[in-house]
Amino acid sequence: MASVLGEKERKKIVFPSKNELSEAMAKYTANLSAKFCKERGYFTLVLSGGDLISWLSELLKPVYQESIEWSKWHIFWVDERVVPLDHKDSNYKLAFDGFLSKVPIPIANIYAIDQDCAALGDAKGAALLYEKCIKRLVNRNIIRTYKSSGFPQFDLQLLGMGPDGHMASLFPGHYQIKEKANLVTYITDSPKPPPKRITFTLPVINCTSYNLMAVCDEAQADAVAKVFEDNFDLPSTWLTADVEAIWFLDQAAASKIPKGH
Ligand SMILES: O=C(O)C(O)[C@@H](O)[C@H](O)[C@H](O)COP(=O)(O)O
Repeated sequence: MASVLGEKERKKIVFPSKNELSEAMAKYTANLSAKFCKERGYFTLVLSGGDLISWLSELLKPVYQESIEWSKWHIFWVDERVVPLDHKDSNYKLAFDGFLSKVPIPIANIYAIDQDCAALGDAKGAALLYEKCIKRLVNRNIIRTYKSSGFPQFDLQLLGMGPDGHMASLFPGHYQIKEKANLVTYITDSPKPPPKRITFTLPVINCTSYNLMAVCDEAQADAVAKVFEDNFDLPSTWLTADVEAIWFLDQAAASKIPKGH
């Protein structure tokens, strides 16, 4: 695929089913955890909401439970819905109930959005405080910085895409995709409910060392095809990474990618 992404070409692997995809996602995550824990004593992992949290349950298998250095993991969210943390729409709750509560990651290493802003539905305040939290962890060298830019650089980010091509809470036709100065921004009229959300900005998303976009099902097939045709109207088309941006697709999601892409 020759594209304007140049060297930062997107890669893809198509799996026969969700099962194979989640097994591969677990392996990919465990390998990077081993690499970064060895190199720097920390593994910074960024989660999104949606289906991928259920695919992460593969990591609950004994082989990973026993080998992963969970105490070195630090967990962040690429986007979060601004609802109380115990609300059914909370990405924190989704990940905590389905995955985080079942592995020995220290609770202090799990960085949810500010509880008070979440309870009050204060999206602007939540974005400001999440940005402060990220900067604090950069100062403590838990999060690395990207080359000379000073932008935070996470080790691995796990993303999903909606049928409209959104990633994180960067939606087509909304200005947040163009934000370059802030690390974290907010939206109060998200087309996908709930309306109030915070999200990392594109520069932060793309500074990540490894970005894994996991997409399953036919509902996303048109959007996946547009991404691989380099249609930059879709926020997900902009996804790159410092080292590797890789798309994990099941056959249904990949079914409309034109031949040769
Ligand atoms: O909180 C959210 O809504 C998201 O983080 C969002 O960007 C999600 O990852 C995609 O919409 C894919 O969601 P599904 O996996 O449920 O299709």
